[in-house]
Amino acid sequence: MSSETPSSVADTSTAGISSSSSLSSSSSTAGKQKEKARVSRTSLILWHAHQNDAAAVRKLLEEDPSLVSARDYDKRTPLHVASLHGWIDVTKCLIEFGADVNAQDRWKNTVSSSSSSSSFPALLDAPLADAEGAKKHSMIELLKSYGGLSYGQNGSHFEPKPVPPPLTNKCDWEIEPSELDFSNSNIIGKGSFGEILKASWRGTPVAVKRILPSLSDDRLVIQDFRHEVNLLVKLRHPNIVQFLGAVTERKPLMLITEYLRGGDLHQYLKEKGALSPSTAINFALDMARYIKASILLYLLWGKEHLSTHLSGLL
Ligand SMILES: Nc1ncnc2c1ncn2[C@@H]1O[C@H](COP(=O)(O)OP(=O)(O)OP(=O)(O)O)[C@@H](O)[C@H]1O
Repeated sequence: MSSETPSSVADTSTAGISSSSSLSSSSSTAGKQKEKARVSRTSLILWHAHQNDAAAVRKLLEEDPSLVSARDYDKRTPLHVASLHGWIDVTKCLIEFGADVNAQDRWKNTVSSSSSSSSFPALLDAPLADAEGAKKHSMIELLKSYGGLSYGQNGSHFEPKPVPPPLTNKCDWEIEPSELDFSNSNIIGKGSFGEILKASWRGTPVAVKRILPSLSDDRLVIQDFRHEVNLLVKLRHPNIVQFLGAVTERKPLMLITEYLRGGDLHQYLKEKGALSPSTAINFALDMARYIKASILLYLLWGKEHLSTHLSGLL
């Protein structure tokens, strides 16, 4: 999540006011406004949880206790967010309001396993876990004291334990095209077979790689697209752009990932010029972690994953 206020949060006050005052609106308009307000409040509590703002989280929960079970597009709850960062006060507040310490996100991570910030908690040395080692440990203890289950129920956060790839069922990641909102979209990049657009999915900004209609029937393009989806569906790592889903059953074919506000490294270098040594080292470390993840993928799932995966970087 970025350190900027999410765009949907900026809508909150407007959505809140209009949904309560527009008595004369048609029921469908009122329904849409209600839905918008709900999405905004979900964003807001996730945002405050991310920002370690326990007071703001408490205020929201006092107004609407059901927000304790709010979910983002990855079905992550405020408690997932708070525990990932090690925010003890926010976590205690959420638990006080009845948060489920064993809630599973879309990737089947419980709150306690996500404290390790990866679905390969013990195999990958997650950067966040590195940076927040002490805090993570306190968080795990806290969640365990409230009945939080360790990864895989019988494993530990610290024991190497291979896990199967997440989201192997197509129904978990096939996206219904009508859920994608292109009303305020803009083109943010171009690839060999399509364009990349910023759009919105379930109230959140996403990047959509859309295969050009002229290439939609090209057998090799389709094969390449499916190959990319099959690979991305198996990846989850803090240093890899997060795959969210794909449209593979209708045309245009689309691949949806999290939207990166900072763009790619090439764009960054073009805008900012030479990097300071410390920034360069941090970027290099992130890439090294990504390569380490790739090697582990190779050990887990075979050669073709390593070659395709690394080709994106080299
Ligand atoms: N998730 C994202 N968030 C923000 N910008 C993105 C994202 N994905 C891609 N872009 C933008 O779109 C540009 C092209 O993206 P990318 O290189 O991934 O396309 P591609 O289709 O994979 O290209 P190719 O198939 O030719 O390798 C990037 O340089 C970046 O500026």
